[in-house]
Amino acid sequence: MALDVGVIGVGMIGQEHVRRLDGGPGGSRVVAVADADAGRAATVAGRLPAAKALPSGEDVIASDAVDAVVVTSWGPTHEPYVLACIAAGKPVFCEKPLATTQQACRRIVDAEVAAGRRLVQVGFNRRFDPAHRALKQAVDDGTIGAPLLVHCAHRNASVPQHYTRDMSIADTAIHEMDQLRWLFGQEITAAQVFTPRRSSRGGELQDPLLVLFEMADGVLADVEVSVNVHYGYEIRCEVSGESGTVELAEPAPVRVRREGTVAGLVPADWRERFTLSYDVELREWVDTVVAARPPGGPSAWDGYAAQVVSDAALQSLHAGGRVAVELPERPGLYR
Ligand SMILES: NC(=O)c1ccc[n+]([C@@H]2O[C@H](COP(=O)([O-])OP(=O)(O)OC[C@H]3O[C@@H](n4cnc5c(N)ncnc54)[C@H](O)[C@@H]3O)[C@@H](O)[C@H]2O)c1
Ligand SMILES: O[C@H]1[C@H](O)[C@@H](O)[C@H](O)[C@@H](O)[C@H]1O
Repeated sequence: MALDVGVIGVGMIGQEHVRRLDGGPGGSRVVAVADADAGRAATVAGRLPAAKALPSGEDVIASDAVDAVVVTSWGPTHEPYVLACIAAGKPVFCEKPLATTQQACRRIVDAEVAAGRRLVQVGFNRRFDPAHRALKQAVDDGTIGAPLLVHCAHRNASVPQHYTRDMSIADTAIHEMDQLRWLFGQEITAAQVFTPRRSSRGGELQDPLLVLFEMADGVLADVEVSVNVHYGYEIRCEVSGESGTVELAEPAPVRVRREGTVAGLVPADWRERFTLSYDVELREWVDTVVAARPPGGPSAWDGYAAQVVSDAALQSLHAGGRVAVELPERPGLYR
């Protein structure tokens, strides 16, 4: 059975996902798109054999032609679209962040719990990246003994004009918040943001910044967030354990030794670094929707839990100090 998908927000990642979903291996096609920029929606629809550009995201969700929805508009616009999908009983894949405050994420969780079934998957794509999966496997199978410390770096070559100071936490470091919860199967219990000397390339941004996370079992994780490094896109993670360490390897497929130098390519951006993860993420999502199973990827609860941590880190960025994180009890739907 083909899955007919509607896509709301067809900017950078929206167009990436459209390319994968239209005629994808799982038997999906894109039948409707919408964007606040109507011209962009028309251009994207015009390139697809079965898609129409509709006036609004609400029209996409309400369309009888649409079986499932992908939300790839800006973070602050996610909540109403995801709530409307739940109300319409349509599966929805929502890019991270699920919403930009914990209250908004909680409203989504509550709506899904009231609906009594899982309809939402959140785009925390690292869970589908082969290197991150291998890292988790090594932690889970005890290769390095009990984990003690984690060192991460999240570096963007540059960020768009609309990127704000808070987005270093709420749009960028939120990946690590989900990654740490997933990697260790436990919650983050506190966050503290440190603000080093600012890069002259970062304008008004606090760039770089360092976040220290405390995990429930005492593991400490430090995360560097730099969003104007210019040399490329780089994601690092090393877990240090009682009997060894495990880290993500260099993503370059080859290394060249020549004239006294060693060189390998650094990915330009997230599209290049995480292309395989998006392939797997969307293929598995389509498969579960077609099979009418609950989504197997990050849930609305995961989106909410990461957002609670993000809010704590933002509080630390604004006011300084260590901020404790407390999650309410996880509803039965997500256990
Ligand atoms: N998982 C990842 O690795 C990853 C990578 C990139 C972006 N993202 C996330 O995807 C989302 C989009 O990011 P992007 O980089 O593609 O941004 P973008 O600015 O390139 O695209 C966003 C699009 O949404 C449209 N839009 C804005 N408000 C809208 C609304 N109310 N209704 C319909 N369309 C609207 C904009 O016109 C634009 O075309 C963000 O939440 C971002 O955090 C995730
Ligand atoms: O939306 C993007 C995306 O999530 C990337 O994976 C991340 O590296 C960027 O910092 C963020 O702005």
